[in-house]
Amino acid sequence: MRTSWADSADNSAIGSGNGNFSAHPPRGAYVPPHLRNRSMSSEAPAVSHSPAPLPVNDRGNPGGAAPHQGGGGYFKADQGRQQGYGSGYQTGGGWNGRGAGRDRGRREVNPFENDEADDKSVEQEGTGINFEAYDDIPVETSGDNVPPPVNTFAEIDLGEALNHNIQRCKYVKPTPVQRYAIPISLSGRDLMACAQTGSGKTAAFCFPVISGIMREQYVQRPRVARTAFPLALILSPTRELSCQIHDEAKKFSYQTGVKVVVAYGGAPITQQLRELERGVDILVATPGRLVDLLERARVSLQMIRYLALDEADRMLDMGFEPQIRKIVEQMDMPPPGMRQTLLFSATFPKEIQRLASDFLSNYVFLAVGRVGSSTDLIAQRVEYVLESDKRSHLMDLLHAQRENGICGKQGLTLVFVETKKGADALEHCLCVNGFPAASIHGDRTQQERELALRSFKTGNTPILVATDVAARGLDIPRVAHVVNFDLPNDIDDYVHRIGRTGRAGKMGLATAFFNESNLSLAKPLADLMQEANQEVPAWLTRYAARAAYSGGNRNRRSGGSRFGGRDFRREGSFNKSTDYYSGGNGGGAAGGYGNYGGGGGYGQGVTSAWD
Ligand SMILES: Nc1ncnc2c1ncn2[C@@H]1O[C@H](COP(=O)(O)OP(=O)(O)OP(=O)(O)O)[C@@H](O)[C@H]1O
Repeated sequence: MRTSWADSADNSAIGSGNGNFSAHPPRGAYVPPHLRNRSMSSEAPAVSHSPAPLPVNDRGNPGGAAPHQGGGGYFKADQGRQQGYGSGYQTGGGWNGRGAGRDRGRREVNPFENDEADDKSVEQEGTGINFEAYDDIPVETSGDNVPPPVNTFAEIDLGEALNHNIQRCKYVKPTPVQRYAIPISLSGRDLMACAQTGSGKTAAFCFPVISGIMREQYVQRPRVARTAFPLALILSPTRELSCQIHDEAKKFSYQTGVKVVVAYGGAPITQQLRELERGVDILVATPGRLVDLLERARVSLQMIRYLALDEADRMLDMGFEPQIRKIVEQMDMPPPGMRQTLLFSATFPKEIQRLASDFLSNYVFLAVGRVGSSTDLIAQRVEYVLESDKRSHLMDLLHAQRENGICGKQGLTLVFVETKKGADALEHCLCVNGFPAASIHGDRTQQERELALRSFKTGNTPILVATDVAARGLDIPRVAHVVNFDLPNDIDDYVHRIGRTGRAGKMGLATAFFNESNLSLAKPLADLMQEANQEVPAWLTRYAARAAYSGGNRNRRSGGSRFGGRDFRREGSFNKSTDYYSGGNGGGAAGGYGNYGGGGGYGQGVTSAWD
């Protein structure tokens, strides 16, 4: 039975290539059901590490493009580098003819259709990214032979179809993380990238993956009934974030022939299975649902060329690490060196970097700092509020906001609380007091979660009360105010929470309610605010001094830093003889960054229930 595009592809080359990664599984390794009772070596398809030439079939090349010629071929000739595949791209229908090869009869939905309507209906807040503010952004790269950054999308030959989609997204220039991360990824290197919230990391990992798959024409995939063989896997910690990445990736890959599918928990699996059967190149997933699909043998990872972990530090913390290890190390995914691995987050504690290095091979570490403090986009306020006064204080804020707006404009307000019960109670309290609010947390059904988010995004309920399930990654352009009703225990969680505002060049406001129960956060919070040139109240400085004196600060970011993380390899313990700091590759790396304090243990928030 022909069940998918992947299955329908000619598999004559299976096993005939260099298939050198897949000899036998290590002793005790998990063998997915569809591979049991088979000889691994005879079943393994030809997989070569990108950017080595990949198998092409004999159907010719409808786009007339020169096949990809190996490493270094991604830049245009005027970059003094080998001409890549540029002239061969065609828009519409896919340069590599992939679109015609599967999913026959299904018209590709135009993901930009709604954007045009939104442009007209939603008030445009600001002019988008203020790229001038990025000129003095601190950037550090470390690793061997780091490819240089680019200044424009035109310098990188991503392919015409993808370039067209970049224009449709109205991205005129790459953001700093994109300037560095895209050339590094296109050169085939593994990457650990740390860049501030809202700075365009999604595109930074999606563009090279999509472009790479466009280049890899006609990759032969095994023919195993009802098993999908994606070429790329993007994992994220929450269902909502996976959906958002899927939506973005669909836009970027429109009319490229690259097929993106999402799989996440809490939603009926049958629909997701049907999508997978229709063919998948890029699978965006939450870990729990992916493990389910792998155990049912409905997905195999043996063809994976690209693995991207968004919010990678969260994915490797104690809540998720076992699942991630199972997916990456104990199933049938090619090992590091045989796949390309891209890890992205706004924060990268050293102990997580150490864990993450198991998944990487000769990687580049990229740290893009916050923009110069005078142009920081998020105004941070901290107020001393007793537990018993929090509700009335919040309502006072909301009243004032209703009268005067936030920075003169009406926008959405996201309120973070610690517990699910607390979220329900606060939502109820706000609603009965005349403030239309919704809430989102892990005890809500997926349908309720999606409804709440939609109602918030459209402004029907301009207040969303949330637990940390909404802290990472969500890109909601009109969030003008983030209130930390309950502060988190971990300063990195604070960084991600406030990052829901002030995105992509827009201004935002973050207000935190602080009291005695937040003592451990006093010093890192005061440090963080100071670095961002925010006004630190004298009482907070006193609490910070007290916390430091009593040794109560177990937060990782105990030292100041304009980065959310710095390469742990630069701390003498890792390969002392190598100078990993390349510094001068045009990034304008500024001096004087404070030490990234190793600090105490990593926060133990168990979050695996998120997906
Ligand atoms: N080059 C660009 N030009 C203009 N806008 C961009 C560009 N790149 C990304 N954006 C927009 O910036 C916003 C933030 O991007 P994205 O969600 O990828 O940020 P992020 O770095 O992943 O944030 P977080 O750390 O919170 O997950 C999105 O609305 C995206 O469309």
